[in-house]
Amino acid sequence: MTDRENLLAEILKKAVVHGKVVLSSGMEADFYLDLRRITLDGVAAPLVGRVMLDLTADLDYDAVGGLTLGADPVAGAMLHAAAARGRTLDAFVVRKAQKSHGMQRRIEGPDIEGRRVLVVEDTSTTGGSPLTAVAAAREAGAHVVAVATIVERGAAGKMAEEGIEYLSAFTLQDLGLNA
Ligand SMILES: O=P(O)(O)OC[C@H]1O[C@H](OP(=O)(O)OP(=O)(O)O)[C@H](O)[C@@H]1O
Ligand SMILES: O=C(O)c1cc(=O)[nH]c(=O)[nH]1
Repeated sequence: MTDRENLLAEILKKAVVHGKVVLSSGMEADFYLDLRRITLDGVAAPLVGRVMLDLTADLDYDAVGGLTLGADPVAGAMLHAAAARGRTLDAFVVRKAQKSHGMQRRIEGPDIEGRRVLVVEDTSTTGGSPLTAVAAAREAGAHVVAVATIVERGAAGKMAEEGIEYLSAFTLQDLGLNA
């Protein structure tokens, strides 16, 4: 089986939770994708790194990150998968609010000013989270080449509207779930 096939099997086995839930946007849904159970899983996380690198192989970027918390382990997995392939890829974390002490930074990690960066997510419903990260990265002087998410569950239209290239490893159809 390929990494992508193995990752899909892991998501189906470990992350799909049926039942009424309130989402980040306040919308209600009949299922939840708890992708932290994937991105922080010892078997699945290495697959996330490789699958997301493969997904974005045609893009030119040298740093990856997104809005904490969902994006953080995705970026970390990609950094390590890249290192295993002999490629240097930095990661960054966009805070939900600027830190008020210490270095008082909104974006943590190596400086992204003037660099080509990829914004990532674990799953995207409205796209509000990655768009917040895109805005913060641009404000920090980075060039955002695209947004990439593990599972797309509704944000594609918004990304197209914003003129942002948007890639996903899986759609709800791949998971056998209806939108
Ligand atoms: O496309 P959106 O409408 O933005 O929804 C998806 C977001 O929701 C979840 O995070 P959540 O907001 O629950 O925050 P957390 O990462 O801090 O747990 C998920 O990790 C995405 O970041
Ligand atoms: O939209 C969300 O908040 C959301 C949906 C989902 O399936 N998983 C998740 O972590 N967040």
